[in-house]
Amino acid sequence: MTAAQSFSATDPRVARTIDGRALARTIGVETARQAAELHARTGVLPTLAVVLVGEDPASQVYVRRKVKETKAAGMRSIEHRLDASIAEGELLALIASLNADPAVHGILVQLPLPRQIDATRVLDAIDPAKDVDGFHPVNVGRLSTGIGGLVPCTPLGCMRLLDTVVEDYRGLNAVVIGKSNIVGKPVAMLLLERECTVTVTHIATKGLARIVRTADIVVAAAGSPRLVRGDWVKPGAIVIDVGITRVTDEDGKERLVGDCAFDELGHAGAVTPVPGGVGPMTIACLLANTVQAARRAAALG
Ligand SMILES: Nc1nc2c(c(=O)[nH]1)N[C@@H](CN(C=O)c1ccc(C(=O)N[C@@H](CCC(=O)O)C(=O)O)cc1)CN2
Repeated sequence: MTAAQSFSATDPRVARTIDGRALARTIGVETARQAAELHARTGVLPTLAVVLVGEDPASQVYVRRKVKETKAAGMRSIEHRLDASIAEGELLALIASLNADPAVHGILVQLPLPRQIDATRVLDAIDPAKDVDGFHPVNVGRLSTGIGGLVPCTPLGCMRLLDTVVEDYRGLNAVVIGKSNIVGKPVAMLLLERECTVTVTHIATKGLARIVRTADIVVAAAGSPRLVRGDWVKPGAIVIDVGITRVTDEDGKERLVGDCAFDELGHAGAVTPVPGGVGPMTIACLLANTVQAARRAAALG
């Protein structure tokens, strides 16, 4: 899609589904190739340390997948599972030891953290060069000034998905729903870097439907199931659905629902499904970031 393309209210196109699982597999193959190449050339084996505090069921699933996919890419995985009651100081001491270990290239602290721990203090303690989540203020600053650094995985995944359908971002109207530090703000920065005209909306935004209707690109990251309805989306617009909410049907069955009413978006240009859209890209981009961090470490000797 280009800025010059026009959209008609009677556009008969059926929305194209952007397959996040397939793209994540492709990125995984490329990451594994880069990891093997780095190892063969320098002896550096990209290594990711994952820290899980407590027993949140969803976090356990995500961490298991991170460990499995790290190993599947031929990289080294280190796992630290800590009790939910751990003191913040103990977690900070673990981070300090991982920061000091030259064999560790990426550090990821799975979120959310238990209440007694100040997540900001913990994320700020990670060496920015090993911050494969891209949450450290140094990496946030680099992203907002466009000077590189490690970019948060879900926003990076959104951009990789968009890249499969958007040719020229310049001048496109992008509306980001949600202003979180993890998705909304960084994805807005990445879209701005591509010279989109970006609007970030949030809980206090007035006239959300009207604003979304102006969008060529919609990134929905509000965590509100089926918030974005079909008549909010202009024909031909590209919709990236970041929301993943687990709901229970009337028949007692659990399923995942996105922030967009997927079944009402037949007139969109392309849509990411939930599940199988942005979610799988998060882990693929995490491994890609780990190889990037390992390459930089190897280059620095
Ligand atoms: N330190 C971090 N913590 C968290 C992050 C993060 O990026 N860094 N993101 C989320 C959880 N997350 C990865 O950690 C994650 C979420 C969802 C998926 C995913 O593949 N979802 C599937 C559905 C999976 C299911 O059945 O539940 C999909 O959408 O297809 C991967 C990773 C919060 N914490």
